[in-house]
Amino acid sequence: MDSTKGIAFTEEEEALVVKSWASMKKNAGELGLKLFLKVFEIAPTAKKMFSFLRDSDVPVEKNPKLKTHAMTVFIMTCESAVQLRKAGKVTVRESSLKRLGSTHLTYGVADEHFEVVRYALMETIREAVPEMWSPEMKAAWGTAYDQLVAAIKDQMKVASQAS
Ligand code: HEM
Repeated sequence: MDSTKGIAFTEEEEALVVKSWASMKKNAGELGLKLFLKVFEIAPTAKKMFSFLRDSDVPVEKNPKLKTHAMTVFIMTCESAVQLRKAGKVTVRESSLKRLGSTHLTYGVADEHFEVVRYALMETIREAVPEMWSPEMKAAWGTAYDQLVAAIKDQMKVASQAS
């Protein structure tokens, strides 16, 4: 299954993602946290999915594991943009993609969650680089995220059929 084949992602689109990421990178931890605080504001029940939030007395905004997940979302979306331009598809290592599929299936991540994170990601970037933000930049990050999520969802389907 591969719903991410043959996407035309231009050099300009890639450049928009890479340029804004270069400017956000130094604050990646803080921005990642902001991203997930937005997610939990919109969808408070999403907190329950994260085992390390459930089993911890540390306040959400101080949880290092949440920071790590949030940064991963950012970094992988940026990498997805680079790959889309080079290969026309998302090429996360097969084994990582498989694991991503089964983890997100196991923890009950649904379409709505991916939507909320998409919205919060756009808001976070818009607030982080207001001087660069444009409809084109939003579309470029949006495509990179959507294609990555499509690849994860394909693997979630594979994992659900295997169990
Ligand atoms: C582009 C989108 C996303 C990426 C790249 C991503 C990436 C990851 C990675 C790398 C892990 C670590 C485990 C593994 O490697 O399988 C993970 C775990 C997890 N992700 Fe995501 N994720 C994404 C979206 C989401 C969304 C939308 C949610 C729900 C709001 C979510 C919830 C979780 C949960 C609950 C875990 C397990 C955490 C635990 O150990 O308790 N993820 N994700």
